[in-house]
Amino acid sequence: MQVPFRKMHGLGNDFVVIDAREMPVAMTTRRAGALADRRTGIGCDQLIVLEPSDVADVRMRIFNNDGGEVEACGNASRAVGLLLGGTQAIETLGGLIRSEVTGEGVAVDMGRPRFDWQAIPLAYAMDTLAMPVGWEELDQPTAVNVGNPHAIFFVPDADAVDLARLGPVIETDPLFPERVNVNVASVVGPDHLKLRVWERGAGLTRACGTGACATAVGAMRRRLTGRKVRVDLPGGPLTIEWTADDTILMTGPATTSFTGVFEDADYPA
Ligand SMILES: N[C@H](CCC[C@H](N)C(=O)O)C(=O)O
Repeated sequence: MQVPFRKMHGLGNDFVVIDAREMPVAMTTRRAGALADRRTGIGCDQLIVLEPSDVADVRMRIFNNDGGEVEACGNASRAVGLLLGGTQAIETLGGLIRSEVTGEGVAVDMGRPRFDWQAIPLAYAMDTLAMPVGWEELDQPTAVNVGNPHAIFFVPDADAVDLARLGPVIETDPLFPERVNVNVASVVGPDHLKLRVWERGAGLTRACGTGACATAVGAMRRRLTGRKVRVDLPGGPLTIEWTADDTILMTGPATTSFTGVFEDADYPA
């Protein structure tokens, strides 16, 4: 069976989007990993499958490059919001989010952040505002769950961190039973952050929407910034606001690169 897909990205964090609302497409770790492979598949950081939802306009399933299904993907939420247009309620494993196409791109209400150690999750009880742990020069992270788990390290110069080496070590540390997305951020000003991300299941990406949300909230909790910030990622900027009713509003671009089809028989489920 031929399966249509749309190749999209949010600031260079790229996706293969399959709209399976009319035509079910079985998705497994094996098939997702094969489709995401940048040499033998279509290639992407995350594979997105849209399905009917009983509780929202659409259900968005998110599979990392390694094939693992996860709870949230901020950049892909904007891509799906652009694809479907207008305002959408989107069901994810991490909860219900809402997108709206605006003049500035796509705004997504990513829901409420969680800070308790069991919500991150961590393997044992710990203060998540400044965790008493470290990996070489990266220490005292803050941890935030924005549907998915994030550890955030504030450093003098995010570009100076060897994230390709330290990222996978921290991602897979037993302190994080679900693994973790690793964020290194620098404070440029009271409304401006610089961020690089080693993503769980995907590695270094050009942008991470949930990472920008988690890092912004972490900075606000530590009183490093105000409640609305610009976050500069390698692929470009996002605007993040932690609103008065405790939800996180992310605004930024989403782009279609091309459309295509693949033969499902070429990618066994
Ligand atoms: N790697 C993330 C999922 C994708 C997040 C990122 N692409 C975003 O835009 O939020 C995780 O395993 O939780």
